[in-house]
Amino acid sequence: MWRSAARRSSLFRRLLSSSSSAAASYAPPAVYIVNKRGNDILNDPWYNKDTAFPMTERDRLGLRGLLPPRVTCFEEQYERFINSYRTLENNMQGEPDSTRVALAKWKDLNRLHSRNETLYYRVLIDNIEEFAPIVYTPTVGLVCENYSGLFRRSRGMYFTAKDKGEMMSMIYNWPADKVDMIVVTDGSRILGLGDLGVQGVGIPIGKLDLYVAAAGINPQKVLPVILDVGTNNEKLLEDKLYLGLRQPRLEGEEYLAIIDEFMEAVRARWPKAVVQFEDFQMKWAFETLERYRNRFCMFNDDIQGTAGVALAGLLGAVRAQGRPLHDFPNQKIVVVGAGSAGIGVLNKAKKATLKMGITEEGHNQFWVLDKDGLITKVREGLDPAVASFARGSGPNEIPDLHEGASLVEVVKKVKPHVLLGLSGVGGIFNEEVLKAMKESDSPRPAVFAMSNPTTKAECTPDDVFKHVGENAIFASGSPFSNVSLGNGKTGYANQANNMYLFPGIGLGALLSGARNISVGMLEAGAECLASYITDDEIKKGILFPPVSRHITAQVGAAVLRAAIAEDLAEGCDGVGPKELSTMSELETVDYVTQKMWYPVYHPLVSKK
Ligand SMILES: NC(=O)C1=CN([C@@H]2O[C@H](COP(=O)(O)OP(=O)(O)OC[C@H]3O[C@@H](n4cnc5c(N)ncnc54)[C@H](O)[C@@H]3O)[C@@H](O)[C@H]2O)C=CC1
Ligand SMILES: CC(=O)C(=O)O
Ligand SMILES: [Mg+2]
Repeated sequence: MWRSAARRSSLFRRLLSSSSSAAASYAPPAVYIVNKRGNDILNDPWYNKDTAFPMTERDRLGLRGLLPPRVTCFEEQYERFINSYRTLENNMQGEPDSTRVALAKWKDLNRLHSRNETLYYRVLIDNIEEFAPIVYTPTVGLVCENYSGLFRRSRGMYFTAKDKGEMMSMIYNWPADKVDMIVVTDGSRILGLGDLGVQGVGIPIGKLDLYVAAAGINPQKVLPVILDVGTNNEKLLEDKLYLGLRQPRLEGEEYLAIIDEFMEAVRARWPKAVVQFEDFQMKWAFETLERYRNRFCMFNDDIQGTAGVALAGLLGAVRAQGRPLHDFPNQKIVVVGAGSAGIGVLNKAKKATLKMGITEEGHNQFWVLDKDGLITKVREGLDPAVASFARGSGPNEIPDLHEGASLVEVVKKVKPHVLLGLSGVGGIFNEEVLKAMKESDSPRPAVFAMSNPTTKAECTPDDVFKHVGENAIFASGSPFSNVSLGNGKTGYANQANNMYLFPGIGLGALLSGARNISVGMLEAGAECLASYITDDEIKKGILFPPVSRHITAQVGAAVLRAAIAEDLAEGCDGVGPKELSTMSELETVDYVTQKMWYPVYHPLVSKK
């Protein structure tokens, strides 16, 4: 119960500052009861311990003779994996095709995932900075692009347009009794790679790997889902290896009927599961969010998670200039990309401005471009979500900034403090654009190249520090290395990715047992992230922390507390809203940390 955890809060504080915090705080069940024996256990990645089964267990579980005789410990297995991984790396040194290297690494990790989940997740948790770029962006993009060829073993669930009317029973085919976290996509906008149909399933798998590693969600209780409603990607439809439905995407009511049925099936079997919508094309991203946000415990990561991370970065850019946060409404921000992510960010940033006392009519700090250039009020057929950011005419406007003005024109004339890309167009912040950013009105011009994967990043940190100057601030959606500026100085390549928020949003929502995920809960998470970095770090140009269980616990606790404050919490695992509401801030962080799953081998007892 949480009370004992709360009493140990000073211990937790100490543990939280060490890297093995979650290991020490997670209270594991004494044994796992298995309904299997022999090879069935070795073939089940959840129970498999490979050569670490002790002799007593080998006897009990019918494993004697099925494994090499020497029993090895977990640490030895861990070392064996890391050594073989390093050998793979060494063998591939000098390989000119970086795609081959990335896929070889992913395959190595994926094989471990399929064989022994305990070892896999420990390796992932301990080396999250090194392995996140493989299980997540950028390599996950490559995996999705090549998924049909790479397919070996199914992971997650596939609901298709052909399953209409069947989903309510299909959902019971999933073997786990309880599911806490679901990440679902329809594959229609996978990173910046477009419509990848059923191959998009790699994204829910990658996101849920981060849920396990960074939020301590039990991997037995996660479910990656792809809703295959067809694809409009001609290349895939013609690819004989393609594993999805060979039909154009469903549209309109037919499409929504599939999503509705899936959501109702989830509710029927796991009413308390949190559902994260991921990589839906813009029209369905906004529509499904509005359709379900008040009825289910769900959120859209691209719209809402990204917005919180970007706002934290934008506020960091204000602090980096030595200016107070209430100066934010005076920051000129050029956003390139008016899709689900770009509009999500703009809405959030505008809301922050309004909170600082600026009126709806008075906000004047955003210039938004899409594929047709600067968006102004003369543009016809504007999506209402975009319309409120369209530039008009009048005394507040910069003369000559016409409808459809090019990016370089806009940057030259606006001299923005921040240039933020969510366009999915690699290299669009070219030399000319970045040189124009050098004339920014900010002493610390900020460039956020947030599109994924790496090939779609709007620019690189090398280009930014070269063309904008050493004072620039840089962040990207996919990871880049820091840049050496000479004289011992470093240009920091921050990663501005929703991965800092979504694990904490999901965890906080889950542990609060929230009926739905409110704006207040999302704001609490984002504010927590924004205040996480110290002034000293910000001055150096560091905007975000490394992804870790520590930051997730803080964000999760903030989200949980907001759910309590808004009376949305119904509690979880026997800890009710009343009990949750009596926890102090620190106790909530302790509680969240204590609830995180951590990979260790448990004794197995066979019921068979
Ligand atoms: N760093 C992060 O955490 C996140 C990054 N993203 C990335 O953001 C990108 C966009 O995602 P969504 O908004 O969902 O896509 P989307 O397809 O909804 O929107 C793309 C937008 O970019 C615009 N665009 C296309 N070409 C352009 C050009 N040449 N110049 C200016 N604008 C152009 C389009 O008109 C559209 O408004 C993707 O690459 C995705 O990976 C998305 C979510 C989170
Ligand atoms: C990071 C992410 O969610 C995206 O690029 O879509
Ligand atoms: Mg996404």
